Amino acid sequence: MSRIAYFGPQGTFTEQAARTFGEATLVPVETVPLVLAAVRAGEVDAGCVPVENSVEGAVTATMDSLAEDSPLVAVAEALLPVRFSILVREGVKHEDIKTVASHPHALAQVRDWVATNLPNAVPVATTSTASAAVHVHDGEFDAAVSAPVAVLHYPLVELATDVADVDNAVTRFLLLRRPGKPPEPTGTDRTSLFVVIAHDEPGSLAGTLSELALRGINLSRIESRPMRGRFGEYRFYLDFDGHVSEPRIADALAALHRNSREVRFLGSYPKADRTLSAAPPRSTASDYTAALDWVAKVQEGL
Ligand SMILES: O=C(O)C(=O)C[C@]1(C(=O)O)C=C[C@@H](O)C=C1
Repeated sequence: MSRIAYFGPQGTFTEQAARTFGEATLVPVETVPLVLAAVRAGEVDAGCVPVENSVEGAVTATMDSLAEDSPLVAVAEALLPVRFSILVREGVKHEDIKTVASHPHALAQVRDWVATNLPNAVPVATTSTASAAVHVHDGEFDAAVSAPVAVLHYPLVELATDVADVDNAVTRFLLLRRPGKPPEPTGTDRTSLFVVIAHDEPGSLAGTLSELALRGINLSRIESRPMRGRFGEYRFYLDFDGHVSEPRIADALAALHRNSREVRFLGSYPKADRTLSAAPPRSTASDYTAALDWVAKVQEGL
């Protein structure tokens, strides 16, 4: 059976996401960079990590490891609705709570709830929502902001359930592997990459994005990350509809490669919500093939 490392310990949202990828032996790993290191080292077949949340945005540990360390590619994604349970030791009441622990993304999603309901509590960052539950069980902190399933793994009780400042919050997770042939196209796929623009000059980002627009490719996410060692320089993370096996996507990737300082392909994989953005007229696979056939004939003088 394949082995999937996930951002653990047991009882994280990421574990729930990993379970959606089918039968596998799940291996909890304490941080996102360590999950990805286990995949790179070949200790597991794949790794499941969060990549973005609809309230708090990018999971920067994931983005930066994907950009800077040896390449990995996404082969699947999962979307999970996010609502939290507040877990405490038996007998602990609202007024006893002086510290409330969780992953920074989770704390950010319940900031108003904590201010209203636990006004004397100081937020404390932990590596994950489930590790917060471990620390509460150990007596180190008073309350954990956890995934609802965490109460099944740790001997704690629910002070509150269904907690979220923003309704309909969603986190997106990626299943990452060492580079290999992408999964077969499904018709509703997403392609992800990082691009470093060649020159800092007017219109250079617009020029990069127009390579997608010109080919009728729907951009679904753009995020900039600093280049860390070089102040004022950025790499752009792009998500767009389509699969690298489609001629218009391959054509766009070739154009980006030609025009950019660096492109890192991060995978073509089925979209979790299966939504389809229709290719505009004259940009289907057969339109591209017919056009290339015509050019080949012109080159041959036929
Ligand atoms: O700590 C967890 O349970 C995670 O899976 C991480 C994570 C995240 O990184 O955003 C996942 C979903 C929630 O938005 C809060 C935390």
